Formats: sequence, C-alpha cells, structure tokens
Amino acid sequence: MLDAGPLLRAEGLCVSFGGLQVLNKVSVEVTPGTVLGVIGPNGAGKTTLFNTVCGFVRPESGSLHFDGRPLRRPRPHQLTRHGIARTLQGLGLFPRLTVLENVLAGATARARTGALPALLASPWAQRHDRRLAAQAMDVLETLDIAAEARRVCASLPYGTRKRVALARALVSEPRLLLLDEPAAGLSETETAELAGIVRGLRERTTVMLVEHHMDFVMNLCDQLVVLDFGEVIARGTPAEVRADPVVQRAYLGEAVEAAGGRDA
Ligand SMILES: Nc1ncnc2c1ncn2[C@@H]1O[C@H](COP(=O)(O)OP(=O)(O)OP(=O)(O)O)[C@@H](O)[C@H]1O
Repeated sequence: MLDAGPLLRAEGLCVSFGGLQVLNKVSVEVTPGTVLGVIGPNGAGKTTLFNTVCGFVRPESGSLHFDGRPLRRPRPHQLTRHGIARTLQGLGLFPRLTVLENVLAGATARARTGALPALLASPWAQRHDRRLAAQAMDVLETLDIAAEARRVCASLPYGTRKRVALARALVSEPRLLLLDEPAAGLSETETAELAGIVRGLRERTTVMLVEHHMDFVMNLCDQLVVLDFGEVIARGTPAEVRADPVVQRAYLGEAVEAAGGRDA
C-alpha cells in the first residue's frame, strides 16, 4: 500500500510575543485517520500551535503543509474551506440560539447559496437549506444529542453544550479537526463517553487535540507530542511518552503514574 503521507505537516514553527519565544522550531506531523494529542504544562505553547495552524497567529519562520500542499496562513473564516475545523477552549456557542441553529452556523461556511437566491427563497436555496439541516441532524445523532436539537443552548448542561460545540465543528465535514481541551469541565463519565465518540470519529476525520486530562489523552490518542517552554521534548505513542524520563521530569511524573497501564 502507498504511504499516504501526513495530512498536516508543521515544520520548524517559531512564534514569539513581545520578545517571549512561545514556539521554538516546533515540528509536528498528523497521520490521516489518527488522533494526535498535544500535551505539556500550562504556557508550553499548545494553544499557540493550534492558533498558528489556524492562521490566527503568524509564525516568524517555519512552514505548514496540508495534504502535501503549502498552507499559507489561512484566514480564519476560510479554514473550513481548507478542510480544517476547530473547537475553542471554552464553548463559543450562541447561548440564545437552539442546538440546531448553533450547528447550522458551522455549516454556513460550506453553504453555496448566494444572497440573491436566499432572498428570493428560490427552490434551489430551500433544497440546499434542507440538505444542510439534515446533515446537521445527522451529526447530532452521531453525538447522541439529536433529541436536544430544538432546545436553546443556554438551557442545557455543560457536557451537552460541549457536544454541541463539537457538532458545530464536525458539520463542516473537516478533514482535520482541532479540539482545544475537549474534556475540560466534563465529569469522569462524560470524559469517558467523549473518548469513545472521538475514537469513532477517526473513521470520518483526523483529529489533533490539546488536553490536560491525562487519562483521556493516554487512553485515546494514537500519538502524542509533548511541548515544554515552546519546544518539542518528546513524541511517540502514549506508552513511549509515558516511559520517557525527560517527560517524567518536565511534566508528567505523578499524572502518568496515575494513568499508568491503561492505553487503549
Ligand atoms: N497573544 C498573546 N500575547 C502575548 N503572550 C501570549 C499570547 N498568547 C499566548 N501568550 C503567551 O504564550 C505562552 C504560551 O501560551 P499558550 O496559551 O500557547 O500555552 P498553552 O500550552 O496552551 O497553555 P495552557 O495549557 O495554560 O492553555 C504563555 O506564556 C502565554 O502567556
């Protein structure tokens, strides 16, 4: 079988803010159909790495390739057209809109309906809207929250709203899904359920996630990259990373022992 090559390749990314070097020659590869976890202590540069991939932050040097082609600082609103979607550390939802309306907001980047057909409520535009709504419902079903579609987001528990945020990213059918602390604020049960969901997503997309929850990361991810002070200090499978003395020293010590021996 031909080696498909990485879906995302970041090479030698350097970013600094006001003289503080936040990423120093960071290189990362994400293999199609896998889950890559980016871990590291607070302030290590994990979110900055995400923001650089998304085009929110301009690197001083280094390069990004997506599916073998240069990814030249996509404008954030063009991300989904590139085949990339992300969730935020918080929720980033519209609290007064329903679940379905929030998810449809993530689908609009793919909508081909121009303003004129929409204004005239042309049959073509209506068909297109129905198709998007069906697609949104399909994603809600995958995430087991279809029953909440008509409910206003603000009225839902936090764990459900986290799923809505995930649905909104998924509805654009991204080839690469970036999840920023997806387990933050979830109970242990919700975290375990989320791991099962993300594992299932590998059939339809490739996932790169930032997370502090060690059990979640160790049980779910195929590969890990460890950042410390803006540099990659280790990479490999969860088992390899857990056994790495450099990682133990820099960061994981107790957390890894607590999550020991439970790789999926
Ligand atoms: N826009 C910015 N301007 C100035 N400094 C910034 C900016 N964004 C991030 N930083 C600094 O860059 C460093 C890395 O931040 P980043 O948010 O990428 O870390 P992180 O690993 O995601 O941390 P956490 O786990 O706490 O979310 C931190 O010292 C942070 O204060």
